[in-house]
Amino acid sequence: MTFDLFEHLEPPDVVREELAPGAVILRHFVLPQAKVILAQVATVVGCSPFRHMTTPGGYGMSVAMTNCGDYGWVTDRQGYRYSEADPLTGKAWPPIAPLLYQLAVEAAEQGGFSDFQPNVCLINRYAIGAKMSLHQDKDEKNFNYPIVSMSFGLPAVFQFGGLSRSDSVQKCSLTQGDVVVWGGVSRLAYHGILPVKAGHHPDTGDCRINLTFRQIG
Ligand SMILES: O=C(O)CCC(=O)C(=O)O
Ligand SMILES: [Fe+2]
Repeated sequence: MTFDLFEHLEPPDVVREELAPGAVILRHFVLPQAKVILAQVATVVGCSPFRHMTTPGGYGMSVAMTNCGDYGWVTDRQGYRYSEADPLTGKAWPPIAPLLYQLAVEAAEQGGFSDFQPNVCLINRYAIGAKMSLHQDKDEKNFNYPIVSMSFGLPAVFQFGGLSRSDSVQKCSLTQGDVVVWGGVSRLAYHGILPVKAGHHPDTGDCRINLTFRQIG
């Protein structure tokens, strides 16, 4: 049987794990499309390569990043922001492929958020040892829209906490095809990724790839 790439998996193939009000893990949601999505990431990277950005404080990030969409998330000594042009190429970011867009919209719907029209897809590449410290996604103008996050390649431990940095965190392993959706009262929840452990994945080699979709305004 051939799988229609534009169809999403339904339960029991997708397993829902409620993290908090407004926050859910949809296990395996994009597993059937993983290889195609990774090929689409490679196309984006051909136009807008992965790069290690610098935080406003002057630190190099361990995660390499690029974007597709109308805007891309960037950071440098001037601060965190969304930019219409890729500062590396001076050109617009590549577009979000229709398949990615539709899967992000459907994941948001499954998470309880309709009318999500993402215009940013931040692509994160974690080499072994790379991490993302606890943070809130708060550079968007409108917090009514959720964050939709897709994971591929090496597994990683996702930390999901509360609205204060000091709140306790849940730790969940994310593997290829898992999608996390958070919004509503959880939209500004602290979250992060622990250092990625050494390993090999047949589709990504020695790294983890994460895509986060946002609607910034
Ligand atoms: O890599 C992940 O799963 C999370 C990424 C993230 O939190 C972000 O890009 O803001
Ligand atoms: Fe984040």
